[in-house]
Amino acid sequence: MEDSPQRSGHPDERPKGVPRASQENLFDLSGGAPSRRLPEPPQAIRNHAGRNPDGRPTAPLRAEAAPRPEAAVRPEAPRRERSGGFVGEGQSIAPLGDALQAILQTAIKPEQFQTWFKRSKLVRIDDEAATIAVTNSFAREWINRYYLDVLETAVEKLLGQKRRVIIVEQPESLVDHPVEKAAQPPAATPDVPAPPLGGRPPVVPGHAEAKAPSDSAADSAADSAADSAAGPTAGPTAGTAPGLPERHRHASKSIRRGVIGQLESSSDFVLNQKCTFDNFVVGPCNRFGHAASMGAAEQPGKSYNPLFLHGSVGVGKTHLLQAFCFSVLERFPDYRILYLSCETFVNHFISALDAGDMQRFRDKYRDIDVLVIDDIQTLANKEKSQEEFFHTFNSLYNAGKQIVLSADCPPKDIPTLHDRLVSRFKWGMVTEIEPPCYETRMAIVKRKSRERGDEVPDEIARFIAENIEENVRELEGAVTRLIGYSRMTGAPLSLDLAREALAGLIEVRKGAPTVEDIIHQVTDHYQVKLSDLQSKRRTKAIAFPRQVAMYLARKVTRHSLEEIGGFFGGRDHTTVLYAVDKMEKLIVSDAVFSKDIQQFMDRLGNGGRKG
Ligand SMILES: Nc1ncnc2c1ncn2[C@@H]1O[C@H](COP(=O)(O)OP(=O)(O)OP(=O)(O)O)[C@@H](O)[C@H]1O
Repeated sequence: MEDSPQRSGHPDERPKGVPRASQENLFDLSGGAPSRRLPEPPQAIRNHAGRNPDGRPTAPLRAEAAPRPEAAVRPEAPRRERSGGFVGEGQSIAPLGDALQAILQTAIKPEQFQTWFKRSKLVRIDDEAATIAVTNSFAREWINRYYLDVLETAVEKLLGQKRRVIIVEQPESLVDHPVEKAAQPPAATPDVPAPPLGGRPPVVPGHAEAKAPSDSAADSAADSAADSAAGPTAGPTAGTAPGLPERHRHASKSIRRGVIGQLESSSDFVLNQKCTFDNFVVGPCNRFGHAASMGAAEQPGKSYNPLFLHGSVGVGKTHLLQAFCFSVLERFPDYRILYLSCETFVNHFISALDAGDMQRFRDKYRDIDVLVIDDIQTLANKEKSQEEFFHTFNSLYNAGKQIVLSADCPPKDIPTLHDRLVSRFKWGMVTEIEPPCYETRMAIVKRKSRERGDEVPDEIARFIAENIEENVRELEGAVTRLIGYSRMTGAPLSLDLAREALAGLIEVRKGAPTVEDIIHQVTDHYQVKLSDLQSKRRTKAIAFPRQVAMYLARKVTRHSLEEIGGFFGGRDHTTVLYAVDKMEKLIVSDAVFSKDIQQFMDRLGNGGRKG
């Protein structure tokens, strides 16, 4: 059989549903709860998150490795407090976290502490190092660069001995203790760069019980056994509120939002409360996907069934899947939603085959109201899994249950996908989420910066939107980085600051002229203002430079006709086409104009702003 469980390396690269490091190993610097005790991992097993403690990606984990979150600990190490079950029962690292936090507060400015350390956590101390988890890669890089000394000094003060300090990245959801904080309202304005750069929405780390099934077929079998022994309301686990049934622990984020329902406990995602329909910026690129997802949530199993969303990386598919789940749970709190990555489905299937327990597998997948599967293209080349999914699909569909799928391509392009599945996927609604157009990107940048408490001015939004074109995750990352940079340096948000802060991110486009560069050249040459070019005025003195700018934008940037029209007062694509056509004719007939254009091109080719 060619199907095999898949493994991941770097957490940002891992397929959806493959859990990051277990939350149970994280302790709040401000005093989190201790984790439960875990078995000592084998020496060779690396961090569950797919990273070594220094942040380097690990080698892929093997299914039989039964991975546990922490790196190996020397048996002879003294019983100093550590996280992840390496401390004695009942011991907690939290007081050390408190103390370290207090020391740091005296060592740096309050705003620095607020920005970089308030949401970090001391997760481990051993003989060699103190490990601190931060919520995103930018914070990790920044702290490594500028605060390592401060931290080492603080740790030395704390322990009376020197220790190396290791900064690891754990997404915000993992750094939280969701149930402990369930009663707290979400912060109005996140004060730190919030989501991980290039990160995915929080994924449950196997959640309450470190739900390894999503991570490994081997653990899946163990989980199944645990499930059957404990039932759906298994007892509490450390790191979660005592007595809270697993289903509820799993749904803690939903509870926080006041949603009554929850995902099935065997789902491998936690709904990220930021991924709602309200928070989704709608534009021409995603309008259908958004509307269809809302429609499916209003009448599950009726309007758009199955709903198949496809699109490239980071365009918002998962966001819509999660928004769909939220919306269904709000309307139908009793609905049972199973939300998984396709990889988890495959892993569960393999493990059920191994265990000879297909009946249990089928019950699990068919006794639900809604099935949501991310990255269904993972079924490619997996004949047996496809067959099983075909039966699962039929069973749910015939029972009028809603099925929502996402993929990186349309059904017909999924390699080796059986025709019968392709045709079924097309029964309902297949819709593409396209990369965001310029206006949508602008709106996303504005929205994301507002969400982070610092709405960026238009010129910066324009700069970001012009330079990051395909991927909303990268747009988000840019906003996070810029705001973090501005808070850190205390410099106000400006275009120059944006160029500086985002230099690494948009390096590839360095030198490529932007519409901004073109506008600069054209307004300078023809002595007109940007507001003129964007105005409705049609006098020759304004219309001609506008047409030149449109022509240049068409020739030297990758913007679509619609986007170019948008830059110049919201004109439609036919106006741009007309301008391009007219300029091309003029270049042929008018040698002086042709020379002008050549000069523009040269200057733009030299970086646009020069000359
Ligand atoms: N239209 C949008 N409005 C607001 N946020 C968006 C939008 N599209 C995407 N995002 C945000 O961008 C990030 C990436 O989106 P998401 O994870 O949904 O992409 P994806 O298409 O599932 O990507 P991948 O295929 O890599 O998993 C998320 O934080 C999401 O909230």
